[in-house]
Amino acid sequence: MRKFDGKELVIATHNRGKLEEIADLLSPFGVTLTSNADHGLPEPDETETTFVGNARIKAHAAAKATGLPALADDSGIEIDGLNGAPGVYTADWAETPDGRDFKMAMERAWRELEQLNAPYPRLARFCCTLVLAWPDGHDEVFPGIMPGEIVWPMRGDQGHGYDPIFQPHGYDITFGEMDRWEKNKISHRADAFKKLIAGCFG
Ligand SMILES: O=c1nc[nH]c2c1ncn2[C@H]1C[C@H](O)[C@@H](COP(=O)(O)OP(=O)(O)OP(=O)(O)O)O1
Ligand SMILES: [Mg+2]
Repeated sequence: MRKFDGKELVIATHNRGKLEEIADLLSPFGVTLTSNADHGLPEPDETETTFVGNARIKAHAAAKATGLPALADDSGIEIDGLNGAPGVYTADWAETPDGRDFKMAMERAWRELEQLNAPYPRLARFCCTLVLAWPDGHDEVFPGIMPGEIVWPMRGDQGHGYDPIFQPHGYDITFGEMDRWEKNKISHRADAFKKLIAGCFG
């Protein structure tokens, strides 16, 4: 396992919600974080069919373009009653000609569960795969998950993305109702970061 021993780490994301969570999760390590936007990098096409494949595309593109180590997060929600959809297409479900509409995406998820008369609890899991890549092409991969269920109606205005319909296992509030510190203790992203930190920041 290769350690991160630089001063600056590029967070290869265009998602502000993720970026804020990642900044909190890495705050104890005194690393200077920059993002794709700071380096003027475009959003690469996510053409793979797995979280790890897409995380690799994003991390290696940023590491190569900047000459710095880069960390990418590819994530999504797998809903059992929808055979694991939207999965790697979680962001795509929110795409509109005018940008992303997560309310529309959450309504679609619930509507499809209703149409299939899916049994309760409507189990799902958030998945996050982190890839830390270096400019020489080396990388390290760290997966994380948080199981829970899809609930309706949407609850909470914190967090981002699908947080208002995801109630993590063992809780009676959604990620959308949770404060950022609590979410960052238990989320799929937190799970992956624990492994990244143990492996590369230890
Ligand atoms: O904690 C989360 N809470 C709510 N929703 C979440 C979360 N984590 C991922 N998600 C959903 C929304 C996101 O749009 C999609 C990931 O898609 P994904 O391609 O990995 O991210 P993205 O396109 O938003 O940003 P980028 O690729 O630039 O990192 O899954
Ligand atoms: Mg993306």
